[in-house]
Amino acid sequence: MERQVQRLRQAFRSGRSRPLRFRMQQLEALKRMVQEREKDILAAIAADLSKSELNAYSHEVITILGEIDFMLANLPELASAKPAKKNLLTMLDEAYVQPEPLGVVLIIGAWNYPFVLIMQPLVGAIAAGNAVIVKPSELSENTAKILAKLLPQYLDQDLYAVVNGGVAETTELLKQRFDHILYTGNTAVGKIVMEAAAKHLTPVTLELGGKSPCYIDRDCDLDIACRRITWGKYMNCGQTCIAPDYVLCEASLQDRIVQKMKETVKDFYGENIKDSPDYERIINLRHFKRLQSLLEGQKIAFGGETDEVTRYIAPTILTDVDPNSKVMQEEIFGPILPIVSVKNVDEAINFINDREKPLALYIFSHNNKLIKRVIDETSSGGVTGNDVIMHFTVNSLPFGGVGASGMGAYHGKYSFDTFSHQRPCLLKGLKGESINKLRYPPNSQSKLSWAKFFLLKQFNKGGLVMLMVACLAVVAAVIVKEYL
Ligand SMILES: NC(=O)C1=CN([C@@H]2O[C@H](COP(=O)(O)OP(=O)(O)OC[C@H]3O[C@@H](n4cnc5c(N)ncnc54)[C@H](O)[C@@H]3O)[C@@H](O)[C@H]2O)C=CC1
Ligand SMILES: CCCCCCCCCC(=O)O
Repeated sequence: MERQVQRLRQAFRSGRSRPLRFRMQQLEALKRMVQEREKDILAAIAADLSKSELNAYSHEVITILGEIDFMLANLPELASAKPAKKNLLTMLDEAYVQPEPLGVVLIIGAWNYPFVLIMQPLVGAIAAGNAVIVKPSELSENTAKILAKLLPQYLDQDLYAVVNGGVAETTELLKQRFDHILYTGNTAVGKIVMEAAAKHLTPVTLELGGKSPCYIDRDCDLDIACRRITWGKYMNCGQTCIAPDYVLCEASLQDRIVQKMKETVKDFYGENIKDSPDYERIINLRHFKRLQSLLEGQKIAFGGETDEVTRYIAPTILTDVDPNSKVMQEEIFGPILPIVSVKNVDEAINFINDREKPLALYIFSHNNKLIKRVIDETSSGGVTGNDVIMHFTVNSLPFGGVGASGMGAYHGKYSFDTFSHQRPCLLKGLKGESINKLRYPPNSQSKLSWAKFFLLKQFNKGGLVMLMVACLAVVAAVIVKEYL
């Protein structure tokens, strides 16, 4: 492992990954890979998650093609130096922020969207000019294998590498020194990653999980709300980091919600859900058993059927759920939707604030003021009002968690920034030494007063014009003194 990281570091230090043309070529190669090897990629995702190839395309491939196109279109602007505002002392100098690559970065992905969770950060890391090691999840082994096979065929092999393996390999990898680590997965492992990173003072982006609440207001179109929630909850069999984890609503809405979701499930997946190509399975037996145990002692208003052999769990709704029960203590990450009743929106806000900050928050209401109020009085990684999941798809929005649901963000411009150092540059000339005397010893009260004036004084427009005139006079005086 050590030698592999060394090899990448050497390639990075050669400067090859920095020119914009090179980065664009690599991104174009990545796009070609996705287009030319689409069938293999879809087959791998489909095999890992018992997913139809159509769904594999719309859940994962579309996002990546969109992300690559975004970077190709915007990279010159993103990578360009941005002029910075100057103060009076630096008025004649050049001040700008130059994004620069960090070095060798590590991307660790999770199994639930195994292609997107590796490829989307990879696009950002390449765009920012880094060398990259990706470590796909061992639980989605087919996607891990196809990534290990295809990426070296399309990308520069000295700069970009795939490491496959489980806990042992990842532990070994984490001993190495990286310049940034982006990890997606559960919170417990997030802490392990952060601890390992701390040994090298490596900054981390942690894309974690949590229980994302969904508040349904009384003043709402329940048909539409239930259709959208049903889609987002049961997509990928509930194994989506930003799936609505549970519903909060007034008790009187519960039965109607159950009824409407039941009808929607039938519309989406037919009479026999097991035969639907749009309904996935649980990733492995451990998760299947964990989910089964969450049903114990609960009032199952809909669904609840399970089949261990195929790891099938039906779309399930639990009603009158006790907030202290097990299903409300951990992220569900499966097709089980508890409904917890609250008296009103105030109680819903308190309920959310009493718990860890979630990765996503959903609010359904006709009343925009109420939606804004819930946003203002709570905290979460992201929010979608009157829908679920969709903020993930807007790459002009940063995607990430807050508090226990993670730190840092990516997607689009935010990926580029995550994998860049914003380097402040101030370029001065070697003239103007008389003004610089202000900061050289010996210090004096009058020098301090001038320094305060130059650095702290704020001007309104009229004052600014006066000041410009004064400064021009000073500059003229300096020129006269130094050159004439
Ligand atoms: N915020 C986000 O964007 C996303 C968050 N998630 C969250 O991820 C969780 C599900 O993923 P997991 O089951 O954690 O996926 P996982 O089991 O695939 O683990 C994630 C990665 O961590 C590595 N890993 C596992 N144990 C490790 C250890 N002891 N030391 C070092 N590395 C280790 C794995 O090899 C894998 O690459 C959920 O909580 C979900 O909400 C999932 C997808 C997106
Ligand atoms: C159009 C729907 C696209 C949905 C993609 C959702 C990915 C969620 C992120 C995650 O769990 O890793």
